[in-house]
Amino acid sequence: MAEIILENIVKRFDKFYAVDNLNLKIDDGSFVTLLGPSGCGKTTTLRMIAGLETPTSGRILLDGEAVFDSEKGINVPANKRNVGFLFQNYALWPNMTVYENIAFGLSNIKKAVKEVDHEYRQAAKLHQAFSQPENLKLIFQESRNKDGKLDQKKAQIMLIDFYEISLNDAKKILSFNLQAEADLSAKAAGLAAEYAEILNKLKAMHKLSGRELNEKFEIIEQGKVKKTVRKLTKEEIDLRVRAVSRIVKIGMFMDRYPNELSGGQQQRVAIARTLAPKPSVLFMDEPLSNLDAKLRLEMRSELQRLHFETESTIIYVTHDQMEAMTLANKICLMENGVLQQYAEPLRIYNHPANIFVADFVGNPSINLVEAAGTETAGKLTMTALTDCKLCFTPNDADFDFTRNLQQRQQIIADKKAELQARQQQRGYVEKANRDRLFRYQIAKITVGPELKESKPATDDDYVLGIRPEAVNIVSTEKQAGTLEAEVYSVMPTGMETTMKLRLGEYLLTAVFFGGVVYPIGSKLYINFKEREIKLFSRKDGTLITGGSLQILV
Ligand SMILES: Nc1ncnc2c1ncn2[C@@H]1O[C@H](COP(=O)(O)OP(=O)(O)OP(=O)(O)O)[C@@H](O)[C@H]1O
Repeated sequence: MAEIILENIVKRFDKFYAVDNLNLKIDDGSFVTLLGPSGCGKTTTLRMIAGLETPTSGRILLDGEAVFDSEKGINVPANKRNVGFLFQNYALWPNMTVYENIAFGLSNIKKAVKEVDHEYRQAAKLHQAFSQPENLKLIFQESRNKDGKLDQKKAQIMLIDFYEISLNDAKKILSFNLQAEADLSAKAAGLAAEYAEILNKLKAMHKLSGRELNEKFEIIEQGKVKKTVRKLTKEEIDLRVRAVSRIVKIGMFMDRYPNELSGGQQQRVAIARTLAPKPSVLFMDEPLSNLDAKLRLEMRSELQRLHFETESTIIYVTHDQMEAMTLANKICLMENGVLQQYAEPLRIYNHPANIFVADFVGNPSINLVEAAGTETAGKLTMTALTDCKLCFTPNDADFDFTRNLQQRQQIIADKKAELQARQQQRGYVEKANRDRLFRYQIAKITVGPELKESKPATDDDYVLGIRPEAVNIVSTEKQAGTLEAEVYSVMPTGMETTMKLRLGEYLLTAVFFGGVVYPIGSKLYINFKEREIKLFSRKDGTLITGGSLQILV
């Protein structure tokens, strides 16, 4: 587990800024997705944190320690950062079994190992198993083949997974041949008593030498867990392999070779292999992109469980916004090397920082409608969608448009000053890939280039962001406070229906729950869900506030 801090990270390839002055704090144990269109700098960011790419300048801290500092000349290599990788093209070794694939990397690791009393651990696990004869009976029952004989392999795997033990421990349990006993419970009770005695003896020995064991059977000496720098033993490797395999549910495939597994199973082996050395940070670069849609969904949910169970910090690169939304605690959305927003998925969806973010996140995409408006008494009277008169009321009754404009102007001025200061610094290189205002698409029925010369936007020019689910179909009859729309296309998927509605030359997308199919060409009357409309500045593209949109005419 680790906290990661990026300070003013720049990665330049000559004059091209792949990552431009990125500042980010990734909390310990969080799951952060790096999201953005192709070429926005996601992979480069991930590789810099991992130590696979050297930033041009800036500082990276891993758990409070600088692993990269351009000023101090610090650059800790990837293999010293205790990080794990899982890339799109995970290559399993074809000549090794699943078990060997996962265990391979563990045999050469030499680091501080928490000392466990394995004799005690095994005795405790056996004591636990023999104290629960009902569970043993069930496991034996489940492991019998058609002729009623015990399938030793199956029983071993079930014991390993159920009691979280090693293969050796499972073999030991099976060596008592309890399944053949007429009175399994009585025999198990006798064994439980024997192991209770062994445990008492071991405990007494520890006490004599001034030691204790914690609940994980780790040895406590002078109030601290005893650690030794050494390689892992065979038993420890086995326990690790079994533990990670349990998480990704591949315990039953241990003896197979990669070519005997499905794509999803191979993927899970790759995940287990990455997890086995217990990296404090796990980097994943589009790890699910090779899988079919159904499997992707399944693996997504497994990755979420995996994060929950391992509590490691996960940084995950994807250009799939659904993946980013569903997996992450926080999304870092980038464009042209520049951070656009870093926030929780629902915050990004409900409070997009700017038009780019609003447009990038959400499927179907948000409707963007240009509007011109003037303020009276905290409300905006607007004209949009050719000649519709609308009124925008901010959700916050105290919202002050003038103050907001000043704040936005200040932010722009501060950014400009910051850039100018950077430009004054020695060695500054002019950015070739210039940042431009995001050119959003207004959905219209006419296709082809916009012929009308658009005037530069003023402070009275806005863009309304209307999520498809914020479009209400009110009725098929004209009603006050609604807009007339014509059904342009209807796409029912069963659970929900997506419709394109034509309003003059504009098209609005609407999504609603259920499968009512309106005939194409029919007239509908719509309004907009209260409090769900986003108001953006057309001049600088930033979010001004959220509010409600009332239809006046
Ligand atoms: N070695 C290099 N030399 C020059 N430009 C590079 C180099 N490596 C990356 N870039 C450029 O840096 C930008 C960011 O690349 P990066 O791989 O981080 O993008 P990405 O967001 O991960 O994209 P994708 O989703 O397509 O993988 C791209 O425009 C890329 O062309």
